[in-house]
Amino acid sequence: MAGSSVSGGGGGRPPLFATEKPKRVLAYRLYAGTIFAGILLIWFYRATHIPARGSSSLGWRAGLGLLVAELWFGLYWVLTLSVRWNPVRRATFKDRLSERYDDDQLPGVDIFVCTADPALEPPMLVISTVLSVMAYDYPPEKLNIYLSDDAGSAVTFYALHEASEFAKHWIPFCKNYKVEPRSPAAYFAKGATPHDACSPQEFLRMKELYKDLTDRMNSVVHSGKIPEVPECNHRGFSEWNETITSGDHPSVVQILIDRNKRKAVDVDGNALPKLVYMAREKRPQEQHHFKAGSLNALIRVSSVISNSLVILNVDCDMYSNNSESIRDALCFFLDEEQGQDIGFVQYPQNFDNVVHNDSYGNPINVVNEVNRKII
Ligand SMILES: O=c1ccn([C@@H]2O[C@H](COP(=O)(O)OP(=O)(O)O[C@H]3O[C@H](CO)[C@@H](O)[C@H](O)[C@H]3O)[C@@H](O)[C@H]2O)c(=O)[nH]1
Ligand SMILES: [Mn+2]
Repeated sequence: MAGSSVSGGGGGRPPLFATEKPKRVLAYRLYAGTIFAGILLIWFYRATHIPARGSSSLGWRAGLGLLVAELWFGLYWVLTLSVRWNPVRRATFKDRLSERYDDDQLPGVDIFVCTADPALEPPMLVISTVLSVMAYDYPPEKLNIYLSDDAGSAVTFYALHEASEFAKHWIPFCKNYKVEPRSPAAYFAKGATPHDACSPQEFLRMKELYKDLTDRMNSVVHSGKIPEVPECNHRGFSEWNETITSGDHPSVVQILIDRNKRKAVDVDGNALPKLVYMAREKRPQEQHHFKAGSLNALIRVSSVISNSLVILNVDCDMYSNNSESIRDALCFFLDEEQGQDIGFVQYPQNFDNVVHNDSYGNPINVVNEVNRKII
């Protein structure tokens, strides 16, 4: 373990996580200090080079705009300097968690995925995120996945229904071959090759199933019509009629995978996580409070259906890129000494839906590789 560590634990047991000082604090301080010095120099330059009164009004306005931007950036840097100055790292001990808790002793986890607009957030992307969280390395009997669809879209419901079937193949594939990331869209987009012990035939079979699903979804998204095939006889589809719009619809709650039903197993015969579709009621005259409103409704609905101790929330465009995230979070929540003081664990976001050549620097590599590593 690097540097000095302030740890959790308790009752003579080793802690489930440690808070460590990273080794290269001086390098980080130098990095933070040079940027701060640069900011001071810019402010000094601005203070000593105020455009003369007589200069063009465009020059004045541009100068003022730059000054405001630089002041804001500088202020932001100063506010966040505190964490850069005294950086810490958190390390979890998932092996100790597994030693201390059998699968049936682990707490239930309710996972909330939010979506709001099938045009901006394509259903294929939404279900890839749902599949990534269904495939967490966690006992499926303890997992309950809720998709909140603020648009109340039949196409999104159809997509989730398709995902509930695809999951029967995808989850065992991920678990048997330790696939990462577990979002099929991200996995196949990265030009994945067969994993250890996964025969090329098995890999190609999965890829083919995924392609079939994508083709089916594309044609439904394109036509906007749900196919009239026996698979779509789920009673949930009867909730929709011509009067329903994204901004004006009644509430819909449908349990698509229910552990109490015998068919809720994957192709290997293992249990599947519970899967729930939810669209809260929306009316044009009533404020819906965006994502916060949907989380509120999710808490109410999940408290009746599964009421788990732990809640995990992801946006529909933020798939899970680490199948052990739940176990990581539990190391904080279940630590005997410090767990009681921890109510919230946040993971950093990584972006990979970037434009060609990443002109906008969206993957925020510096933040992830330098700043966040040490927070
Ligand atoms: O009426 C709404 C509007 C949005 N959302 C969902 O809220 C999430 C975030 O919305 P988005 O438009 O994608 O915002 P971003 O700027 O991409 O998200 C960042 O900023 C949001 C708040 O500003 C945070 O809630 C997000 O977690 C964070 O990733 C998405 O899953 C949406 O589907 C709803 O559920 N209902
Ligand atoms: Mn988003």
